[in-house]
Amino acid sequence: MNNPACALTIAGTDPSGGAGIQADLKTFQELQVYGMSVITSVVAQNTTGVKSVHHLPLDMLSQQLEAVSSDMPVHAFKTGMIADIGMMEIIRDWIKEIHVPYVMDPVMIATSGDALINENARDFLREHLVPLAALVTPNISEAEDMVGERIRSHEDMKNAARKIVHTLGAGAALVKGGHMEGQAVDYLYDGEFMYTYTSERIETKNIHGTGCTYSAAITAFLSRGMELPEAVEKSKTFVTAAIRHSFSLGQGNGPTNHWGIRKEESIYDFHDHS
Ligand SMILES: Nc1ncnc2c1ncn2[C@@H]1O[C@H](COP(=O)(O)OP(=O)(O)O)[C@@H](O)[C@H]1O
Ligand SMILES: Cc1ncc(COP(=O)(O)O)c(N)n1
Repeated sequence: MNNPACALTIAGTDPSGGAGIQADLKTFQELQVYGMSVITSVVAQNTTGVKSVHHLPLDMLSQQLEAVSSDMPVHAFKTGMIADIGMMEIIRDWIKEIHVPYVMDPVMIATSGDALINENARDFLREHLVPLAALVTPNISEAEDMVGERIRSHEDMKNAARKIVHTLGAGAALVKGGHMEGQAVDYLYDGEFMYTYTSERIETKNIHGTGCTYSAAITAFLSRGMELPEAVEKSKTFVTAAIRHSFSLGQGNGPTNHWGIRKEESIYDFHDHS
């Protein structure tokens, strides 16, 4: 068998298995790329919310990054929860040495409403990490935070995507409409074209980990060499199925189903791209 595409996630943990590193690795596995992970923070959380957070010492973060990249190929990587400026500086310096697609999920607040990033780290993220990203994937409130404007309409979403690219310097922006009314519409802007991805809205409270799963799927497809618009299209199909077949596990917002897509075979033509 040929060596697989290799994808890395740099993120926080979720011991209940729905979000964070755990969601990312499940997604990589489901999409048949070799998954690797560097942990930023250990988070005691479940479907009802975050109980406590332990940030790993900075030299432990550096050593994990070094252990992976001194030994393994990385064909694409994503970042999720990066809680503070110290961690961001280390990750920024590491990114500057590695020239493969970088997908940033600018994780700020969990579905439960708990903050996952220090207030003062948001500016650093915007100024120093966004310009290094091939793609940034904010939800509505994260996009509002990034561009400093309220988002009330689809036109506002598209304008925010343009601003994240032209003003903040990202390669592309995917503004996600999961928290808007009506159909679940996401806009991808790559500096030239505006792409629209639409799915029906699924009536469920089980949306723990949707953003993590979506950005991990995009990273997986990019690691296989797929172009960005197609990687997002396939990932949208993947995350929609994961929400449609999500589990009512736990007492809060249940997790998405990482193999839900197997019930809706269409996505598996991705095998042709490897
Ligand atoms: N109830 C839903 N039905 C269908 N798609 C949804 C639903 N909620 C979110 N999505 C989709 O899931 C993905 C994650 O979006 P969103 O929920 O906005 O991000 P986050 O998880 O970061 O808050 C997007 O493609 C969004 O359109
Ligand atoms: C460690 C970690 N990272 C990210 C999220 C966001 O999850 P969601 O995708 O539900 O917004 C989370 N709850 N925990």
